[in-house]
Amino acid sequence: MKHIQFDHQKPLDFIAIGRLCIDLNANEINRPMEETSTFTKYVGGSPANIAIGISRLGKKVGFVGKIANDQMGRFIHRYLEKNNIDTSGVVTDRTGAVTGLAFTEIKSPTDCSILMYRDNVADLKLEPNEVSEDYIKQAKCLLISGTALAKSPSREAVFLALEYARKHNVVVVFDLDYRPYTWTSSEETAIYYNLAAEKCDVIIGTREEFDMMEQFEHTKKDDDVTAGKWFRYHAKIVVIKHGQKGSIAYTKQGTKHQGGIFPARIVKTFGAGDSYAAGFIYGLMEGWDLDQCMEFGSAAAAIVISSHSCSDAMPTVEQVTDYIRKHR
Ligand SMILES: Nc1ncnc2c1ncn2[C@@H]1O[C@H](COP(=O)(O)OP(=O)(O)O)[C@@H](O)[C@H]1O
Ligand SMILES: O=C(O)C[C@@H](O)[C@H](O)C(=O)COP(=O)(O)O
Repeated sequence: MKHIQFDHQKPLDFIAIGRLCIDLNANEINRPMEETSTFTKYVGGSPANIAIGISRLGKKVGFVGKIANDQMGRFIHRYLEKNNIDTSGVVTDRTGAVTGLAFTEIKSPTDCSILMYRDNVADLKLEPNEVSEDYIKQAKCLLISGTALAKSPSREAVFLALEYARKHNVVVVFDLDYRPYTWTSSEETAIYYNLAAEKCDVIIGTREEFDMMEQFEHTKKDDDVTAGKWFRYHAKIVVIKHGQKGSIAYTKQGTKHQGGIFPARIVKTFGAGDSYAAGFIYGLMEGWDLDQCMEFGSAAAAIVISSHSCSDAMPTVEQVTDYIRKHR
């Protein structure tokens, strides 16, 4: 049964909108950051990671975002191009804004945290007039990620992209990607997240992220209840992620799918969600059933958490297929 329909006439498979940042991942792992002196630089930012993941899987991908007018911005731009991502929707800031940095601390394979530097970041300066309707309408699928809603003008730019996508039959996927440090209050966060989610076809988030969105509701924090709510709006698929307990996907038609996990030699836990999203969305675009999409996403996640980076470790179709064959 097809749960979601992509318009296969469109020339671009996938566009992500939102942040293009830098990850600085600790080289000396299994210790606190105070004792780490060297880091490796990678392109980062959840939507960037997902776009890179989907491009590695062979899809035609573009990006809409804003980079700083400096060495970091140029590094990101080159990396996207090297990964066959169309950068015609990527604009350069002219106000002196900087690139967001995420320093990652890897205390143990399961105890990881991220220290973000996000003052005056270029990604949140994307203006509505820098989002092209002609560009958005060329894509089969648009990914928005919650962090881009944290501040104006990026917030309005994303809502406009959403409007264009809806107008031109572009499937919209919302990866909740809730990063509290970017927001001023959790109430403000919930209000904008709910407004955006009402317009999306596919919603992917962790249980904790959905809990944040449901803070004004007096319903039980329960996966069935959460999914049911979004099917009363525009959603056709809702995916709720539960870390190492796997994930659960619901469809508007009433089916419910339990996703497991693959064994991993975990280096760090971050990157799981982004690689899972890349694999899952790829599967949807291939027209697979949801169990297969979830299996593919989980295997991609196991590969990425077994590696040092997020973006650079995004696997190819062959790598994921091999992983599934070896570990099923
Ligand atoms: N410890 C783990 N071992 C294997 N797979 C994992 C592990 N943690 C997460 N995953 C995979 O990654 C997916 C997303 O992880 P999760 O932690 O829920 O998302 P996020 O990184 O966004 O918080 C899970 O559904 C699972 O398939
Ligand atoms: O999203 C960011 O700004 C940082 C990411 O690049 C980072 O590596 C990460 O946290 C990945 O997030 P996850 O996939 O949700 O674990």
